[in-house]
Amino acid sequence: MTTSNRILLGVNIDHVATLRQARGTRYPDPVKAALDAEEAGADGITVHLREDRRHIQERDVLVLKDVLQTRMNFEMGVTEEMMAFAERIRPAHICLVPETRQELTTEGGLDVAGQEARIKAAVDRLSQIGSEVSLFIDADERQIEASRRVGAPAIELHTGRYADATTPTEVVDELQRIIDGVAVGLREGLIVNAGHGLHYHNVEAVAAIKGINELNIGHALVAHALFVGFKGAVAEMKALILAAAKA
Ligand SMILES: CC(=O)[C@@H](O)[C@H](O)COP(=O)(O)O
Ligand SMILES: NCC(=O)COP(=O)(O)O
Repeated sequence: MTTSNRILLGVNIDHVATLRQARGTRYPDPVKAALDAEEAGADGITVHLREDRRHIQERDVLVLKDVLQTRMNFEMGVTEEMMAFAERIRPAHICLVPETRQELTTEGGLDVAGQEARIKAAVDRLSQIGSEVSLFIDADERQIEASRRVGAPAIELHTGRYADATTPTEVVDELQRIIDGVAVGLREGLIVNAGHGLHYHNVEAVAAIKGINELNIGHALVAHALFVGFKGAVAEMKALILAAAKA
């Protein structure tokens, strides 16, 4: 079981691309954001190539693959199109996520328990290209145990419900759900990451959970970068999570 207080920051640059796609321009370039994030202390860069291409494009992933100094965490839906693309680019990390076209953002985690054979086939296939596969799931014991059974070495616990909690009781309950999920993940021998909706005002309690390997954060960083610049936004977040993890 890992209980070290070392914690990594994966910077998700999807929403730099959202701004670009809003006008169909060449700017702002998520590749530039990724390089700035690395200079500011990001331990990895996360991109989600959605089926509807609402933000990140194939071009972004291909360029990033060549220029990143750290490592890419490639988020993808479990579709044949994405499987083939992942086999082409062979990212260091792949995170399988649920995806629907109508959603505003990723709602809930992947139902691994409900489709073990399908997810196992995807994990097996992507492991063969040398990628470390993680599954983006709710902090639910049933889903975590299923993730171990399908052979994924890692999970990413969806922190959206915690981030969206509005009452103090709800915040405490959702945080406890994540704490319990981390414990179950470690018990099952998995690498445990977390992310979605994390922000400067809510990240410390999650970063303080012993045993979390990495936090993936995007939307809040891009929003804050408008006012302090991308490097500043990443550096501020990195300092917050390192301090919380050490406390
Ligand atoms: C899987 C996940 O939590 C992130 O990739 C998130 O999906 C960011 O992108 P969207 O806002 O498009 O959902
Ligand atoms: N997997 C979560 C992620 O990459 C970032 O999500 P968000 O911070 O943009 O909500």
